Amino acid sequence: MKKLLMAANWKMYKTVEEGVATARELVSLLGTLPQDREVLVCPPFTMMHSVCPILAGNAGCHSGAQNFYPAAQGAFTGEVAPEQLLDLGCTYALAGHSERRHVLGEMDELIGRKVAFGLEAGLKMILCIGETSVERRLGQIEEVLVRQLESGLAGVLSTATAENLAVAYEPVWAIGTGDVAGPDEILAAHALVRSKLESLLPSEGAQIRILYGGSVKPDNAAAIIRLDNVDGVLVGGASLKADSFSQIVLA
Ligand SMILES: O=C(CO)COP(=O)(O)O
Repeated sequence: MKKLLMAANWKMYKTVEEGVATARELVSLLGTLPQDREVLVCPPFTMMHSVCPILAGNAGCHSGAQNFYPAAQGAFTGEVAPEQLLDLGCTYALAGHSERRHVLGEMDELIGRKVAFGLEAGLKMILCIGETSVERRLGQIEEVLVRQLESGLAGVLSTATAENLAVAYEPVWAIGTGDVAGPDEILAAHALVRSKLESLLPSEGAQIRILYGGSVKPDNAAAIIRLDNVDGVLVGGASLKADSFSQIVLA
């Protein structure tokens, strides 16, 4: 059975003390997870040493990195390697998040290298993709999503499985805006991603989880996860409070 992946991205928020308190409250609110879902929390690096063990202590809860550099080790000032993340008990990582693409200037080629290197190192990867509002207005949704999928997955076509890869569709215009994509918009984008995954990865594409992200809240999560080809959510703002994220997880 494909489990829903209910993921939190804490971005650049919280002190260690706040992160620990939120993680503790979250596992206590969640208790035993329903059989059909898994939880992932991606905290800032600064608190992973304290937060990862709290999540690992609850069955079905995992921790992930928001970013890493695709090299084993070396002179990469300010960067973090997959081995260093695995060492903390972190099992997942994001690549290609909209803020890394549009604020930090990451290009498709680097994102593809991260997906390939992360998988090779033993991390489970979540490739984030999504169009901007301008690209949507210009009718370029398909072109953008296909390009981001093809380049993001170029190095993993023989190694990616439904176990070690997920894709998050996060339309840039819906992130942090309260402007959640409508059901028809989500259905259309996820169907497109599914069909592209099936053609790129014929044996695994149907099973790879596709998450939706962008203004997911406790009051819209249930309707979103019921849509075809939606296998979970990636939540920013509403994941910062244990109470609201636990309502989303259990929606
Ligand atoms: O970027 C996101 C998750 O990665 C979504 O953020 P919001 O849920 O705050 O819109």
